[in-house]
Formats: sequence, C-alpha cells, structure tokens
Amino acid sequence: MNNDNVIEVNKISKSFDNKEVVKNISFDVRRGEIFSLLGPNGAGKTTLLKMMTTLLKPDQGTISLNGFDTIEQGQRVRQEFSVTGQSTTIDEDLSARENLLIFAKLNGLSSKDAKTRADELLSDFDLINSAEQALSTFSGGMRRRLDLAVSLIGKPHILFLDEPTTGLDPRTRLQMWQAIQKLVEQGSTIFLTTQYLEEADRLADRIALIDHGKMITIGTPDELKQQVGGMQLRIELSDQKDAKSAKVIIQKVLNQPVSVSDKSLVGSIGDPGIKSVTTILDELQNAEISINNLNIESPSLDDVFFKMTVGKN
Ligand SMILES: Nc1ncnc2c1ncn2[C@@H]1O[C@H](COP(=O)(O)OP(=O)(O)OP(=O)(O)O)[C@@H](O)[C@H]1O
Repeated sequence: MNNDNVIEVNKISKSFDNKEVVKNISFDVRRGEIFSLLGPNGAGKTTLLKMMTTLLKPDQGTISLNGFDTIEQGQRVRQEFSVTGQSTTIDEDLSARENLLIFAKLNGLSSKDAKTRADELLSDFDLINSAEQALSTFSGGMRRRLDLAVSLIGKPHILFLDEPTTGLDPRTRLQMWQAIQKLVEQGSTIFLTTQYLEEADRLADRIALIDHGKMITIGTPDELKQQVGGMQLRIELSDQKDAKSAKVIIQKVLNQPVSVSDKSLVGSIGDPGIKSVTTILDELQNAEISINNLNIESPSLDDVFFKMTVGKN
C-alpha cells in the first residue's frame, strides 16, 4: 500500500441477478482527504459504499482500508472506520449524554474514559447545552450532529458519511459542514456521498463521478469543471424576435453551437477566449440588436453532472 492512501479500491465489480451494477471501479483516497462519490440515482453508489464498509462482498477486485483487506480481514478492518446514519440504534427516550455513554461503553471504554469522551464530543458538536435533553426533543440538525458524534467515539481513522445533510435546512447544513471540516483538521479521512453538488464542491478535495456502475471521471472540483469546458457566455436580449440573428452572430464568433431559450443565448467561450465577448457586443450593436444582460459564468459542478452522466434510462 502507498502510505498516503488510506483507502484503495482496486478493480471492483458487482452484479445482482446477472446485471453488473459496479463495473471495474478503481480509486484511492489519500490520508486527510475529503473524497466525495457522486452519481445519479441507480449509479451504484450505495452498492460501492456497502462493499467498502464490509456489508457486501465484491464479485471481483479488492478494497483495503488503512492497509487491511475488507474481505480477508473483515473484523480488523471494521476497527478502522465508522459510518454515519446509524441513528436507528440511538435511544429516543435517553438524553444525548446517556446515548454517548452507552455507545462509549459498547466501544470498550471504561466509565471514566466514557465520561470524558462524551464531554469532548458534546462540546465539539455544540451539544453541551442540550446534553441532558431526551432525544425525542431534538431537531433534525441536532440529531445529525449527535449521530456524527456517536460514530466518532472509537476515534476511527476513516469516516464514511452517507448523505450527512439530506433534509437539513441551510443553516444546519452549514453547521454540519463546519463539523466535517473540523474532523479533517483533527486527522480524519472522509468518504462522503451526497446528493448536493454544492456540498461536494464546498467540501471535497477530490470527487469521483460514477454512472451506470462505471467511473466517469475523478479529480478536484476545479479539474472536473475544466473538463466540461471553460467559461460560458450568457446574453439576454431585450427582444426575443432578435434571437435568431443574434444566434447566427454569436455562433460565428465563438465558432461553437449556441443554445437559445426565450431571450437568453448561451455559448461556451472556448479558444477565442474573453476577447470574443467584445467582438460579439460590437457585432450585435452593428446589427442593432440590444441586450438586457450579459454574464460570463464559470461552469458549475451541476454542469459537470449533467454533461457527463446519463442516469437511469
Ligand atoms: N440487492 C439488490 N438486488 C438487486 N439489484 C440491486 C440491489 N441493490 C442495488 N441494486 C441495483 O443496483 C443498481 C445500483 O444501485 P445503488 O443503490 O447502488 O445505486 P445508487 O447510486 O446508490 O442510487 P441512489 O442514488 O438512487 O441511492 C440499481 O440498478 C439497483 O436497482
């Protein structure tokens, strides 16, 4: 194993009923990284995650976590990671502190160590003021934070966060993001699945995009955005009737197809670069076409997602 790699996924495949849903997937996750797995519904994310967390056996390939093989050393490997989303095991009638103490003892901590760890986690996750409240009175965000705290009792090296902020409001999501970033500062490596591209963009050092069980691309958020093309020009015309002639002008200058919807025209500024924008404005003016608005937009992860994946057929 390369010492910088905490997770090594090597040529993994899995079929259900003769249908291959994970196809020869390989990637590494480096120490201290937030690595995000993205893909449309049915892409194979959950199946991959289950294989990485020893819940499912791959048909082919190997996965190692911190140097331990998930198949050969299943029991040992489970000491290396924790998975969030275990709230079903949390007791609603008990307080946050009591829940943490129970899980700490289940993790083999002495009463004294369990108490210290519970205090540490309650304070790290900003739950100290609600520590004695029964869980049934907790909001969704408090619950998620407690869930994350519970999964950290054993100080795992690797943390699998499966859609950690689904259903949370924007403020609570931000709190979770801060908690996740803090974990990385403290030395954890994080494997994150999310349905929010903004979340991956904001948190992930690298992203793997999969579709129909196959690896589509892997890289930093910026690298992925560059792959779908550089910046885009968006022009909104004052009058929709000019759309056809404006399209001809813009396509000629950009030397690329331009898409039109209502009064807006969008084209990617490829090789001609930003200079082309002045040429376009001059030519539109010569043709007496007036515009309401002009934007130069960098591609977003949404663009990457839509251009590179197909999703369910
Ligand atoms: N136990 C199973 N038996 C049969 N088919 C399965 C099983 N588990 C998953 N599949 C199929 O494997 C494919 C991948 O499913 P998976 O749940 O891994 O996708 P996903 O990317 O997690 O999707 P979502 O975003 O919708 O959760 C799907 O076509 C799904 O129907």
